[in-house]
Amino acid sequence: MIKFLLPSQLVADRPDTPGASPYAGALNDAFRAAYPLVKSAAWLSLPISLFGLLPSIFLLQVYDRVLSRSGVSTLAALVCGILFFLCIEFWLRTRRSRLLRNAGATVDHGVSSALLHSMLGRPLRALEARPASAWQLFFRDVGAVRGTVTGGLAQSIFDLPMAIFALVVIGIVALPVLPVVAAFLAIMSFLAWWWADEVRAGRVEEVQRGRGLDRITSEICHARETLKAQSNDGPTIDVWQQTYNAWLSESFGKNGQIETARDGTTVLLTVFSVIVVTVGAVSVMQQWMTVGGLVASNMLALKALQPVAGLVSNWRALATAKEAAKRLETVLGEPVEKAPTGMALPQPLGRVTLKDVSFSFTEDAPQPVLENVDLDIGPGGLHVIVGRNGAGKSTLVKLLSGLYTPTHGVVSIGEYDLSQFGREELSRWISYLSQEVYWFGGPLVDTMRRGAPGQSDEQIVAACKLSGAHDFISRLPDGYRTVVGEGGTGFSVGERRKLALAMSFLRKPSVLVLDEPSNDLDFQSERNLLATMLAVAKVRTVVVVTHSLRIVSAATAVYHVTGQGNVEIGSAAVMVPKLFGVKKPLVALGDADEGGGNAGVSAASRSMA
Ligand SMILES: Nc1ncnc2c1ncn2[C@@H]1O[C@H](COP(=O)(O)OP(=O)(O)OP(=O)(O)O)[C@@H](O)[C@H]1O
Repeated sequence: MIKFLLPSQLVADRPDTPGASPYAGALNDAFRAAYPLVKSAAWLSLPISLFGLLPSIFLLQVYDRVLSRSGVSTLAALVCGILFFLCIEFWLRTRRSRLLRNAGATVDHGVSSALLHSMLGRPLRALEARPASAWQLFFRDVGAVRGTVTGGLAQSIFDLPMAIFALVVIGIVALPVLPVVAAFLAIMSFLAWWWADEVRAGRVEEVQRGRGLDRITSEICHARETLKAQSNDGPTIDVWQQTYNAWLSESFGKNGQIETARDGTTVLLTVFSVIVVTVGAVSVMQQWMTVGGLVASNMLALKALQPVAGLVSNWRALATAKEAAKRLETVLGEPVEKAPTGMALPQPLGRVTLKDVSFSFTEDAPQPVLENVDLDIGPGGLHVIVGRNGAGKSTLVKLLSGLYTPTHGVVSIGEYDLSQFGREELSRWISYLSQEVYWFGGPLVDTMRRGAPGQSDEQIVAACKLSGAHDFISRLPDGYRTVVGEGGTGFSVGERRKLALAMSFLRKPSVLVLDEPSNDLDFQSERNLLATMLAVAKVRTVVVVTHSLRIVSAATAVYHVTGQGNVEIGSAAVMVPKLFGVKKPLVALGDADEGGGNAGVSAASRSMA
């Protein structure tokens, strides 16, 4: 029965489709893992339903045997008996609730974990296509699906056998009332089914509006500081208000229907009770049944109807869960990146080549961001990528980091085509530091270790010295154990960038790709960073996107992304005058200790070797 009512994505076995996402069947897998628990809970429901009949039988005995014969000792025995069975019923109910809770946790754990892996395992382009708030809502959907196994709906379904047992007992003790109860049961079942359809109609619209509201609320929360600083929250509040009003009117109408259904059920139950008592009273007067039979049948009739009434009030939760399951099935079925090859290949030297590479964000883009680009970068050296805003620099470095897949052509590291590797393997060889850095909250050193597991304290300190982070960390009262706030609050933007740089150094990749690393750095820090990059470039390939004349001047090679799809290549001596309008580069090539303020860079850079 529960399988019939639950979302089909949970209960229906999925055929293994070759090439499908490994997480496509996560809902069904999670439910299958939880099913033995659900089944045990269903079995427990049989004795619970039987025990549920005892109070009515107790009443029947009290009216027919105790009151008519003043049987005090019978009453005492009945009370003891009923208390004993109620204790057992209580124990069975707590056991059933625990089983259902565990089943819910199993479903939740299985689906949430698959969702997280699926989110982090998909290509960067796919991640960029969906906002963070949409992902948060998917995680909330998991809760709605879990609710079908643990919530009131499951309880109502499990209590359905009680309806049958109650009908049987009514047939025995109050036969004249049985047709009335059976008729009402049929009416209530029909109403439950009919309301289910009513509830479902228009739900999609309401849910979509609700999700739209959640999304805009989440964005406003993220942008709260910007809105405050710019003091332009008026128009934003207007947009939020409009979205809110649209959702409210939709939800108001839907809630109205649901409340009518619920109120109608309550009134119907009362009407039903009145009819049962009336029919019962007539039957007692005609001596077709006893007074005890009348009282007991009244109670039993409500027991028979309660699970069906419970289903009516839980349709909304079921409709929500079914839509949530549908959304989760779609998102979990979306493709993820390749699994690791599992081959322990020797670390390549750090030569990256692009062969006839083209890339467009969309199929119908008027012009590709990059078109038929050939590049040969490294091994070793400081390779600087320049170009105007929006020319395609970040796109280029994402391609050569394996984060984007070329629309056409091949990107390789050493002799290996990047497309054969999973992200986890590639990130050991090519470390990419993006323009915007997010720093996780918690003790500083723990976050660093999580990003580069197995690193010793000495290695962490060496990486921080290399990035320039050691200076400000060692001045903090708690040093490397300082607890950082969410997103890195407590540190300046420049300090966060230095921390992120340290993480990149810690991974000891063959190729270090840094997207505008000198953004937010002060003059001296930029000089120190340049010295560090030049030192690291002696043992690794360093690729840097920058607008800094100082860094471009020190480059082994300069790659100018023109914005017309092609890339011009030249030495700093040639490219600096051409691109920056100055006569010659600022510093001599290979001047690793330029600025002189970064003592220990050479020593620390050896730790990268
Ligand atoms: N996720 C995306 N979807 C669609 N178009 C994008 C996306 N990211 C970037 N673009 C577009 O691709 C082009 C290149 O963007 P890219 O980020 O590579 O530029 P950039 O040279 O790094 O610019 P900047 O110096 O401002 O960082 C731009 O026109 C940009 O609008």
